[in-house]
Amino acid sequence: MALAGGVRVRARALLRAGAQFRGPVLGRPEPAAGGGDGTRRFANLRVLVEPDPAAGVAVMKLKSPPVNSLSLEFMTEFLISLEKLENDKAFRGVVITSDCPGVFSAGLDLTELCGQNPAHYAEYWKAVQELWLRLFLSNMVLVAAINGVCPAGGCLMALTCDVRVLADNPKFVIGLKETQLGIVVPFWLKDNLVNTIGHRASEHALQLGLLFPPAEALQVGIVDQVVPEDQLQSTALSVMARWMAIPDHARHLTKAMMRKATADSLIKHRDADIQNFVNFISRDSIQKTLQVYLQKLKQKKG
Ligand SMILES: CCCCC/C=C\C/C=C\CCC/C=C/C(=O)SCCNC(=O)CCNC(=O)[C@H](O)C(C)(C)COP(=O)(O)OP(=O)(O)OC[C@H]1O[C@@H](n2cnc3c(N)ncnc32)[C@H](O)[C@@H]1OP(=O)(O)O
Repeated sequence: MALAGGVRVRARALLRAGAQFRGPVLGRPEPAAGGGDGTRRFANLRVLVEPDPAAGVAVMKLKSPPVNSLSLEFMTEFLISLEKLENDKAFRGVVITSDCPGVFSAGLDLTELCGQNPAHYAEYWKAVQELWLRLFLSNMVLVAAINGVCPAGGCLMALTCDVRVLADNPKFVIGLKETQLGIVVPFWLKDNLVNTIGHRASEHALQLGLLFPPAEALQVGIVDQVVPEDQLQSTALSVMARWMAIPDHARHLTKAMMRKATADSLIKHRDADIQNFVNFISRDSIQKTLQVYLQKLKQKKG
């Protein structure tokens, strides 16, 4: 699946601004530091990719501090890196994890949703849709190694993966807390959750805006495994090895068959979903709520 129009334009703009990228220009992997070991580590500003071509696996580390919020730049860079791996036959699986201590992702970047114009909100929401579609429909095996708090849009990313492994730390909660913020999750994210934990559990989780700590997350099935923090990466890689043992063609056709209807319902109603979001986020009352919420987040430290 290729990048959608708006995101592709932004991706091109990012690539044109090649000076922004630390390390190699994307598409031209460089040898890892120390070199000569056959690995092709590459990075853009906000995503670090550690490839292991011999295993057919890459680890993507989200590194957009402080909290890996889903800014337009972050989502664009993430999708460029993902596409690069998808286009390289050496890679069949990706582990997604965070490089920001204690936070997998704080979800939507609220500064993108505050005080901007409708065209910006439309571009932003299109990028969120694109992120979800690209991950949800990826041919590769995706394993989320969740090493931090994972609310809302962070949970959106994790839910697209084939497997979720969560580090056992009571602070590392995961879930869709949107109703607690006075917002409703989009239907396609609701469908993704229902496919994962079932209808009844989703009703509770979504209406109450539940954030599950590890034991409860495992019990409800929003994650597949909970492991000690120091075993997260090794567990994710061994889960990956099991999935990689299945012939790719059969596995990804099966994945597509399982996920097609859910993805299609967004693809068919994409523009209406964007319009809905723009109307919602542009309301004065929502803008005020957002400002107050952002202010509270900032004051937390003081
Ligand atoms: C309130 C209205 C919401 C409006 C959304 C509207 C429509 C959306 C409709 C449907 C979408 C559904 C799908 C997804 C929804 C979302 O993702 S909404 C975002 C939900 N996320 C959150 O509420 C998380 C908020 N953040 C936190 O709770 C904490 O930051 C933390 C992730 C637990 C980490 O805590 P800690 O390590 O203590 O870090 P700080 O709180 O000190 O934060 C550090 C700085 O980062 C800024 N920040 C935090 N989260 C965000 C964010 N999501 N977007 C932008 N910026 C964020 C925070 O303000 C700090 O900034 P300063 O260093 O003070 O400048």
